[in-house]
Amino acid sequence: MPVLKVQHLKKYYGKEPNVVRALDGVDLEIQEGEFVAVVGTSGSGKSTLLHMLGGLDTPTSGKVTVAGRDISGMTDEQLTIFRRRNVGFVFQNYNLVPILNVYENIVLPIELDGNAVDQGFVDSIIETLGLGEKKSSLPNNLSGGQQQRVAIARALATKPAILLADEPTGNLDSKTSQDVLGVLKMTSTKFHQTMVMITHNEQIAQLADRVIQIEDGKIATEGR
Ligand SMILES: Nc1ncnc2c1ncn2[C@@H]1O[C@H](COP(=O)(O)OP(=O)(O)OP(=O)(O)O)[C@@H](O)[C@H]1O
Repeated sequence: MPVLKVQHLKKYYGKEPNVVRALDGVDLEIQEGEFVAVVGTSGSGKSTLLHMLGGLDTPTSGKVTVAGRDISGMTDEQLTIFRRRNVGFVFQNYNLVPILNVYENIVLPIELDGNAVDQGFVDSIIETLGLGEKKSSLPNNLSGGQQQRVAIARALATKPAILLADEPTGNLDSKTSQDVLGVLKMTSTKFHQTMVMITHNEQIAQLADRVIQIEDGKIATEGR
């Protein structure tokens, strides 16, 4: 069963005659555990698609179903709760809380939702991501690659239905980028975590189970 299903998805901005068709009829299914890369030129609609998949914005028309739930018609309040429980986000700029240490950052979303921390699982993520020695460090004392590992750990810790990453290596040098991409791929396999990632990095094509190319708000090609 697909964990994510997109049907006839459209997102238009503005009004005629200046309407921007950011997404113009996207159909897509992603299976549980799949690692999907989204590529395309600037302005093609990649971020808009990711925002729709994660309930950060609502479509003009069409349907997005995540883990069996149609999120297209949800209110902002419903979407906030939905996101917290079902979606992990990794962005280019890490978004860590500077006054919390690594461990506190990782478990923050679990605690915000009032849930008990699955200690064994969180420890396994921390070890897998090579953060064992850094648990008590503050984000400012970590390298960019380490900070992004913390952001990935935080996104994995809630066991989200989908993990969405928007240019996760955009701020990193090429060696660190490769390292972080390797970590994403490895955790996707180890934790059977469904991931959708926007990237300009061509090496990702070799790592991903599937590469989706967006052009002018439509899927242009799809390849495995
Ligand atoms: N809030 C908005 N209001 C108006 N137009 C928008 C808005 N957000 C995006 N757009 C437009 O929608 C189109 C798709 O934008 P989107 O950010 O999804 O592209 P992208 O492929 O992610 O680009 P990039 O690689 O540069 O980040 C662009 O023409 C953009 O200008």
